[in-house]
Formats: sequence, C-alpha cells, structure tokens
Amino acid sequence: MIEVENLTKRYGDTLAVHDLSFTVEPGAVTGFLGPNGAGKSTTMRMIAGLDRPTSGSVRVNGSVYRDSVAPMAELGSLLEVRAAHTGRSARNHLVALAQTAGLGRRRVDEVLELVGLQDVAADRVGRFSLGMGQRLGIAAALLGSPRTVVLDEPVNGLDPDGVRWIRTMLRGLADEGRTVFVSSHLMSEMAQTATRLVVVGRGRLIADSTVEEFVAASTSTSVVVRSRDAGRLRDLLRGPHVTVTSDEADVLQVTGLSAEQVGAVAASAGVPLSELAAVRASLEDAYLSATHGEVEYAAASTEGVRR
Ligand SMILES: Nc1ncnc2c1ncn2[C@@H]1O[C@H](COP(=O)(O)OP(=O)(O)OP(=O)(O)O)[C@@H](O)[C@H]1O
Repeated sequence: MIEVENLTKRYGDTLAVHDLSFTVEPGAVTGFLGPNGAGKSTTMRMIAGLDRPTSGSVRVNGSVYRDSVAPMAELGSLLEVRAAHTGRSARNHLVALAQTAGLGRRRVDEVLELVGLQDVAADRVGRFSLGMGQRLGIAAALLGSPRTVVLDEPVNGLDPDGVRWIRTMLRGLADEGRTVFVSSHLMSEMAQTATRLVVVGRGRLIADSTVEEFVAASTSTSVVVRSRDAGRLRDLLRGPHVTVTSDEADVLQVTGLSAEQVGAVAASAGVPLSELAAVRASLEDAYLSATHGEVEYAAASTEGVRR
C-alpha cells in the first residue's frame, strides 16, 4: 500500500507537487495520469525515497520506505530508464543489485526469464534497445519480489508485444495481492490495464477513483439516434441542458438525455426510429475533459493556427 499525505515539492519557484493526498491499495493496478509536468515523476521519486518532500509524507506498506530493513522486498521501482552501467551484461547488472540485497543468482535467472531477457543476459546493456532497457529496468524492480511496485511510463518504447506483456505482468502482480502504481500517457492502454486511477494536474489531485467512476463522472454519455424524421425529432428534443448535433441528415447525436428519454420523446410524437444507442465515453475523452485547462504546454488548435 502507498499512502501519500499532504505531499508538497517545490523546486525554486516551481511548485511541482502541491498538497497531494491519495492512497494506492494492494490487489489492483492503479494508473497515475496527468499532463506533462503535472508532477507524476516527482511524486513517484518521493514515494521511492529518491527525492525529499518539501512537506507532507509518504508511507509504503505502512512505514517510511527509507527506514525499511529489506527495501527491495518492500518496493520495486522503474523511474529512470538506462540507469544500468552500460559496459556490464544484463546478468551482471542484476547480480550486482541482487548482492546488495543478499539475493542469490537463482533469483536473477528467474527475473531474466520473467522479462524475456534470458537469451541476451550475457550481452552488454549499452547495446540494448529502448524496449530491452525497459525490460531490464523492470527485472531490477522485481528482483526482491516487492510488495509494492512503482513504474514510471513502463510501456515507453515497447512494441505491441511488449505492451501486452507489461499489461499481463502488471495484472498478474496485482492478482498476487501486490500494490501496483503505474504512470502512462497511453489512455487506451491504461483503460485495459488499470482498475483504479489517480489523476493529477499542475501538482494537484484531480481524481482518485475507479476507472469506471472517473469515466462516468468526467463526461456525459451521448446518444446516437437515426430517424427519417430527424429534423422533427431535433425540434422535439430541444431543451436547456440538451445539445443536439448532426453530421448526417438522418442521424442526431444527443447529450443531456438518456437513450430511454430520447426513445420516449420519439414514441410519444410518433417519430419512427431505425437506431437508438447510448455511446459510452472512452477513458481518453474523460481524461481530456478532466485535465482541460491543466495542461502546462498546450498546443494551439489547428483552427487557431490556420487563422
Ligand atoms: N529536478 C528538478 N528541478 C527543477 N524542476 C523540476 C525538477 N523535476 C521536475 N521539475 C519540475 O516540476 C514539474 C513537475 O515535473 P514532473 O517531471 O514531476 O512531471 P510529470 O507529470 O512526470 O511530467 P511528464 O509527464 O512530462 O513526465 C515540472 O514543471 C518540472 O519542470
């Protein structure tokens, strides 16, 4: 479990993390989302004890991580890619790490196999691709069979096979009862991997909920309705909190009413429908709507550029 309480980190004039509080529970994959510069990496570094909070506190599995007697069994983290010595082989890199924690070579071979690097274990790390480097970083994080795992952008640089492998591995770790906290910018990937989310913007908490609650709370579901009498239906549906748009002559997109309500309006006026469907928003839609205005480096819209 990770307990973050009133955590604040200031770098000179930059308030990277501002009074952040949340708990990451064991037994689930929790996604950590936020625009660039929102404070995710800073928060993760403070969780791993690599950076000191300006104020506030972090507890990992109930105690302050720095005070832990067997740190590798408590927390495994992937925070900086290519932290390995480039002249060493992958196996020697892991053996060196294992020795500091009193772990044997057998565990090194286990994690090499777990991340699929057994065939290149003797190769120098300096010749590894980005994806192989990520796998090695994950192997290092898992060496001590930690109860809590913190991974910053683990799918970065991985091909689709690698992305799927990470997804399966993270879910497996959660199923074993471990705490899994993982940041990513890939929303579709997060939607498939995480069941809980912590969302931050400009160092502050935006949401701490299940993925489902987040999607339901951040965006309104829309309704798509097809009718040969779409024009009349459009007039009937008008209301103060209802928006109706149309890209095709006989199709309307309605927000502010449920599919049942749209169906009832059509039925009572005798408007024939050939299609009526509620369209669930995606995690990406919800994320963009929740973090709107929190983006540090917003790009101009194409419309703005054209003007
Ligand atoms: N060592 C540092 N010194 C000064 N400022 C820093 C330092 N580390 C981070 N910052 C600043 O703190 C803010 C938060 O950065 P952080 O890297 O934690 O965000 P992030 O959410 O991980 O972003 P990204 O998604 O781009 O990785 C940014 O404004 C960043 O410039």
